[in-house]
Amino acid sequence: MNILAPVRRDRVLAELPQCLRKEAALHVRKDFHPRVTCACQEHRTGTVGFKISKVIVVGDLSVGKTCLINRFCKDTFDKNYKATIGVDFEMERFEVLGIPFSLQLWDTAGQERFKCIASTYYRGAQAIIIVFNLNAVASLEHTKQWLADALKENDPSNVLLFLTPAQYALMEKDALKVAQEIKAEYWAVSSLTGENVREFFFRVAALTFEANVLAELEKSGARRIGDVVSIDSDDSNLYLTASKKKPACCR
Ligand SMILES: Nc1nc2c(ncn2[C@@H]2O[C@H](COP(=O)(O)OP(=O)(O)OP(=O)(O)O)[C@@H](O)[C@H]2O)c(=O)[nH]1
Repeated sequence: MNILAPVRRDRVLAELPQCLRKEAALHVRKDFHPRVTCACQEHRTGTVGFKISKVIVVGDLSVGKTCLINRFCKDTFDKNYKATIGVDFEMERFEVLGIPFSLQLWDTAGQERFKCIASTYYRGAQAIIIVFNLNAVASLEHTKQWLADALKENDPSNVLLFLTPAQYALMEKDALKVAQEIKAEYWAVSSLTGENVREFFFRVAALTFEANVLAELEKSGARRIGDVVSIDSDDSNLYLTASKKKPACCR
């Protein structure tokens, strides 16, 4: 029995969504990694289609975390502030290169008194979205602390980072600098108008999917006895690959 809702037609990704700013991007490749494309074509993505990947959204109070998630998942915007108490989450189902892929988007509380509840949900994140408000200088300064707290519960080499001002204003230069320092991909979005919100979450889904498929290939490759395992460097990412005979598209 399939208990998951079917993938909505507007959640289908046939191509890799591009980054917003090349100077602060996780990678700038035009297409998915060739091994990922090849694995999807051959339906060699293992458990990726059945897994649910966790994405946590952190940042100061009232910077717009809930609004960002609600704009993408429900296409709504509420101008009245209601503090998140502890955590909340939304499920989003995608289809990436023909493979189903699910993201669980965790909205966490920014208020100090709820932070200890929220932080117990940080573990197991595959992507971290740090939201700040371009109108509030302190919220940008606090991004590094939010990152440090989130990384205490996660393996830093295994998470994708995104830095997102939820409201347009000044200070973009400073924000880009911080994104580069913490190696996060920068996305300016507006939950009020919806600008870049869909593009942003598609990019999060695509890069998380790509990382999952590569990890799955690495696992199955490493399991095969006799395979020669080598390290490939591709842009800023390292991929562990088994160098056994592969179809041309996988090389
Ligand atoms: N103009 C504008 N206002 C926004 C935007 N995003 C959020 N807001 C406003 O900012 C306030 C806080 O938004 P929330 O999404 O509730 O903030 P939060 O980060 O989830 O807050 P906590 O739950 O306390 O951590 C609300 O009054 C929103 O209407 C935006 O893109 N533009």
